[in-house]
Amino acid sequence: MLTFIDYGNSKGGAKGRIWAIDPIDGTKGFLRGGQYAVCLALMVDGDVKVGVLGCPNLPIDDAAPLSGGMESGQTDEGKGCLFSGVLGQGAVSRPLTTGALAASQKISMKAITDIAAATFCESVEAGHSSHGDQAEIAKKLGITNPSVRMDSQAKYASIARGAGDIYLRLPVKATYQEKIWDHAAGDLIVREAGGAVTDIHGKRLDFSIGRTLADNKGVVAAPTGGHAQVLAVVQEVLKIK
Ligand SMILES: Nc1ncnc2c1ncn2[C@@H]1O[C@H](COP(=O)(O)O)[C@@H](O)[C@H]1OP(=O)(O)O
Ligand SMILES: [Mg+2]
Repeated sequence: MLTFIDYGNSKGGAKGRIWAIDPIDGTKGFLRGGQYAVCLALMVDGDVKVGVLGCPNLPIDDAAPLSGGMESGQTDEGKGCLFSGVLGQGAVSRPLTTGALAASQKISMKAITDIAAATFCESVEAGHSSHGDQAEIAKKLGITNPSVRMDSQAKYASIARGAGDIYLRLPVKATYQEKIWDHAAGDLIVREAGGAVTDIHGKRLDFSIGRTLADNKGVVAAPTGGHAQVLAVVQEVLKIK
């Protein structure tokens, strides 16, 4: 398996079929027994067509509320969920049950009726996403729910199934370029579940450039109806407009 992974030396780009894989996204979450994800995406000519996220420590139940300690939620049925999205065909979740593979069910983001009632997901690591900016954005939007911190693309999966509402990744270092394997599957699954995903400048994530999202900074993922409002406050707080 490790040898096979080492064959992964594609430079990415805008031509051909490219598989982006992150065998363990959220290594720190994996080590602390928290959230992590096994991520796979198929890109064709720079566009993500299929995305899969295996999240072994998320609750089986799509309706389970986001909370700290979710990872210890072993039930008789099992624990964890497999998420997938196919471009133009929607997104589904499939419980990782202890028995036979369960059927998949369609997932969708919660429509935002009152942004003040929304819940943010953010990184555990302050070095990956600015907690201070995030708190200021929440305040300006009137959000009082504490943000839920978790590692990995489990954040994309959680908002896609309506367990949380908004995922912000706010740049800490000006020089850091996000990696395609850290976002390709989550970006597609959220969009197929009724969300909008852009960077902090309002640009769609561009997976066609190479191994990194060299033309993007940060991530703003929210239900389509609330994205513009969230983005406006992100830009106000980050002073980029
Ligand atoms: N400075 C940084 N800003 C944003 N993301 C980062 C930074 N350094 C590492 N990462 C990546 O963040 C991802 C995990 O993010 P999260 O906080 O959402 O769990 C990892 O894939 C990690 O990449 P790497 O594995 O190469 O260190
Ligand atoms: Mg990763």
